[in-house]
Amino acid sequence: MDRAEYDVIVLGAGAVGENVADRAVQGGLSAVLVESELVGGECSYWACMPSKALLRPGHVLRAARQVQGAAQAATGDLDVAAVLKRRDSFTSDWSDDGQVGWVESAGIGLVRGHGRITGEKEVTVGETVLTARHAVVVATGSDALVPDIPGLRDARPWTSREATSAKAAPASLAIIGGGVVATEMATAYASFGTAVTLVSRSALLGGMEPFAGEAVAKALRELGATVLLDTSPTSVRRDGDDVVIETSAGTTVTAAEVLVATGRTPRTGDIGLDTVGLASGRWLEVDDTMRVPGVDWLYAVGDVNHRALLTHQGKYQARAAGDVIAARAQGRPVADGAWGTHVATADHEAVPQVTFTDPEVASVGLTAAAAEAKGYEIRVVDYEIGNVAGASVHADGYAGTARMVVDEKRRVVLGVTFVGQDVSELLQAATVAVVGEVPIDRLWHAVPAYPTINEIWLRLLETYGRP
Ligand SMILES: Cc1cc2nc3c(=O)[nH]c(=O)nc-3n(C[C@H](O)[C@H](O)[C@H](O)COP(=O)(O)OP(=O)(O)OC[C@H]3O[C@@H](n4cnc5c(N)ncnc54)[C@H](O)[C@@H]3O)c2cc1C
Ligand SMILES: NC(=O)c1ccc[n+]([C@@H]2O[C@H](COP(=O)([O-])OP(=O)(O)OC[C@H]3O[C@@H](n4cnc5c(N)ncnc54)[C@H](O)[C@@H]3O)[C@@H](O)[C@H]2O)c1
Repeated sequence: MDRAEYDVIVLGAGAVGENVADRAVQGGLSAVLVESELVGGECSYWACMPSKALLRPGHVLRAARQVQGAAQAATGDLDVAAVLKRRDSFTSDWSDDGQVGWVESAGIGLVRGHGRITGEKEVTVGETVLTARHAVVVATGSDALVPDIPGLRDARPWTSREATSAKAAPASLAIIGGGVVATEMATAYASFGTAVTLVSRSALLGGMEPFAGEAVAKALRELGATVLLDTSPTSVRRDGDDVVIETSAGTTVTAAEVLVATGRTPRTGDIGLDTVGLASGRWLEVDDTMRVPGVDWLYAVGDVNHRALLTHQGKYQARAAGDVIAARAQGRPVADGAWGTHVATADHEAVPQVTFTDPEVASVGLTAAAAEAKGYEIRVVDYEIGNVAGASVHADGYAGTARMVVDEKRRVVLGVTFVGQDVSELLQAATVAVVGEVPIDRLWHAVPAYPTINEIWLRLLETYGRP
């Protein structure tokens, strides 16, 4: 057995694990990453980056077609082979050499292999036993969840991994699920000319403002996809080259491939959690400094703690965790009050997210329903983005909706949702307003430039009323 000792051991070198290790090293500690697949994790190779690369060309082509003058020039279809080739450049052809180089340059150690906690502050990777002087951080992420639908597993379904790394677009694709992965991949593949059938047991994009899912369903149908709502698959089987799905509506969907996009499951099944008295296969509960209650040297960061399954939010948690581990190790003060350096307060009510469908859905904070459920006294302000001068110049017949949810007691913004073309770039202003708890009366002094789509802020304020 080889032995090595570090201040911090990070299990999982996804974007989140990399950031914990980096902050710990910048805080004066030594750190090692343990990685069983590719350094960079899901986001780099099978999630954020390849999926956005698959989506972008369709967005650009449709945007051109929505502007008279440019539309006349944008007459062809997507070159799918070129789209896939560009996608491959973002995944570095599934090589992690570049990220390994960064790990080395950041002064972080790397051990390849499957790591398991084997005792107090101890992780074993094959023949190597690593000991942590201060902390072990679990950043092992999540896997696609394949639900217990009869026949589904045997039908060799695609998960998000196959959908984002496909070498060709299938002639037809059935998609089970109505969340973010389902709607983004339906948009991408419908843009490629694949006959997409999306089977969702509820409305699309549950948990977001209802008008978001409605707009995305409408747009997917206009792209040529079949969208079956309130429909559950009851069985799935392979029949020759096809997959056949029977549904609760009594209908049958036949396609060349089936993509399962029904959420995630934590990668905690085989990481030795039982050795510290924790249940395997469950999401890891943490406090706001990302520490696991009851085990003062164990932290869980990113997807695996189930607070917000998003790369940017996991990296935010990682900055807090890496810094707090260093502070605790060195006996420095810990800022763990709300909005302190060492906590991820924004996870609770200020998470930004963009769904890169067409129209895009950009949201931060609480929806109207979530705010009401939490007992806030709210006022909801809606405005059609197409009525903003900047939007009408941006695209002919621009269609989109904005909603601002205001806490009437404090007169601050609790949540904002934008649905429309290119609204993702409007989101950071909304995030600043929510996180900063900027009073509505002060927002009147944040003047949006004319004629940009940002003038939606002025329209929302006018609809709310002058102070
Ligand atoms: C299709 C898709 C698109 C997405 N798009 C976006 C997006 O646009 N924006 C966004 O913010 N989020 C997006 N997400 C979510 C995002 O991918 C995740 O939130 C993010 O990857 C989580 O990072 P992580 O570091 O926690 O986990 P991961 O990226 O999963 O990294 C965990 C790492 O740990 C390793 N590992 C696991 N167990 C062990 C072990 N026992 N020993 C050693 N190593 C181990 C794994 O190999 C992996 O490299 C998307 C997700 C999907 C599925
Ligand atoms: N752009 C982005 O930021 C982005 C993109 C993709 C994924 N993600 C993240 O990845 C995570 C996973 O995405 P996802 O789309 O897989 O999950 P999700 O939670 O967004 O959606 C899951 C969908 O599957 C359905 N479902 C669940 N169990 C089912 C069952 N047994 N039968 C039929 N339908 C079922 C749900 O009703 C829902 O529509 C999300 O939390 C998301 O935040 C983010």
